[in-house]
Amino acid sequence: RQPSPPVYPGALPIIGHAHHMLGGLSQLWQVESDVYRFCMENGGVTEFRLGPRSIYVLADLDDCLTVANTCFDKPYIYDFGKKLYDRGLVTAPAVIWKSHRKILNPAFNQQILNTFVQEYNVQARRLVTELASEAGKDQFDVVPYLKNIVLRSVYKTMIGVNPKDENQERIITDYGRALGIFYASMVERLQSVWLHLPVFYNMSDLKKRQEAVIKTLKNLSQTIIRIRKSELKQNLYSDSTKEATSGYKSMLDLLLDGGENQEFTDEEIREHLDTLIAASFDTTRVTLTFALILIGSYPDVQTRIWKELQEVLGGPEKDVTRHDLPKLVYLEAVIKETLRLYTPAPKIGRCSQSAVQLKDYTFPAGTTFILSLYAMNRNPVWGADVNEFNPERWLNPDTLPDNPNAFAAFSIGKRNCIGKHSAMKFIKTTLAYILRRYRVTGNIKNVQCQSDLVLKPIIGHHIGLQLRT
Ligand code: HEM
Repeated sequence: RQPSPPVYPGALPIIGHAHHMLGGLSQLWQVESDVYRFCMENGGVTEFRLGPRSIYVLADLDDCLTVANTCFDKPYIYDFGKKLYDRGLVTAPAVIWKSHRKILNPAFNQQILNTFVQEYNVQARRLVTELASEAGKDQFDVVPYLKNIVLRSVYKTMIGVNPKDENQERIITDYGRALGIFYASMVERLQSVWLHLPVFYNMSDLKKRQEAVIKTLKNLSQTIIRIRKSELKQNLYSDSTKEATSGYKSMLDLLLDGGENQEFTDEEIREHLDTLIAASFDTTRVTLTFALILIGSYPDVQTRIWKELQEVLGGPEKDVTRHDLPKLVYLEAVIKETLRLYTPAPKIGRCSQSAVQLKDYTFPAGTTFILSLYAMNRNPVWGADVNEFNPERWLNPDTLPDNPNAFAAFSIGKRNCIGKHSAMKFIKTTLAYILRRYRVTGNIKNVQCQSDLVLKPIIGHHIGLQLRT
């Protein structure tokens, strides 16, 4: 008999732990974080049961890396997004993912990402202007402001803009609204364990609602791809487009660039672009939210960032260039420490195609694993201050764990986040604008978390802004 990992307490006959999935999203996070704690305290592997299915939660750093680099398929839960994202990188089966990732990797090289920095400046400038109405007043919810800037930046750099279309802003807003509805419907299915089974899902009202919103999202992207393609055919990729995009080519244009020899079908391009927007939108936004609350809670950290911004950039109006970004070393440390403690995507799923040998257990083909990135980021290898916000640790290699996979916010192994460098550039640029213009206040001790597809503060956790003179 093979030894089996400990089962998380509270499993009931037939339904297993499914009853833990019910309730509000903050309750869901409490259970999720408790499973991670139990897992860390009990050898790093734990069984969690959803009805008849067993899911193995992993927190051990070596076991996580083994699974990350041997199991490239995603478990059934990712299929909930398949009707929209299908062969997009997040949901694609391993065999498709391998070839598509190879084609897409070059589109995320530093040279191309650097061309997006000007657009990040444009959006960040707009954000600090919008925030002016909140300065000097009571604390307020910054999330709606961040939602807009993240959506606009991601949409423009991924899909681009059509300078002839006066409805651009409306299209972006419509897309954001539909995406919000789609996210909520995915969470609804995740929590309603009986709807995991296609037989119940196919009869449900949720299916009808999801199909309607998927149609809206697909239509928006398909229309733009069609227009763009015909423009490119007629050589209409004009100076006015370049002007409107500050000279960069959107990811859509890069993917269409091959003309007749284009490597993906139009539908594959749509799936990739919709995936890129979904993968970046919420993760980037919550990172900015947590970073601002944390910076507002630690005045010494804020002073040090401000000094660095003065030294590297100077006054609040100066553009942040691609040459400035690597010099913002302390700001980068603050962002990484934010990602470590408040890991936006606290878990990822994998499924084994053949037997997997971990340190203490062997699992057969077809096993579902959940890798707790949250637990990895809080592993004891980070030191006695593992649960404290200490950006300084990133400034000295001696104060970082020897294991390079201990920092798992962007996932680990070959199927990690393709957008991590663009995310860092965007977040750095945006914070550089906000923190040069305003002094931020916040209180991380008041923040309670909730978990849907990402970890986020429960609505109502606010920051305050004072204009710097
Ligand atoms: C702070 C921001 C971000 C965080 C914390 C983050 C985190 C992650 C994580 C944990 C994964 C693994 C997901 C899984 O396997 O289920 C992932 C994958 C991915 N991310 Fe990000 N991400 C961020 C920003 C972005 C951005 C800006 C983009 C696009 C421009 C992006 C695109 C993707 C894609 C396409 C994948 C799938 C990669 C693959 O399977 O090959 N992400 N990200």
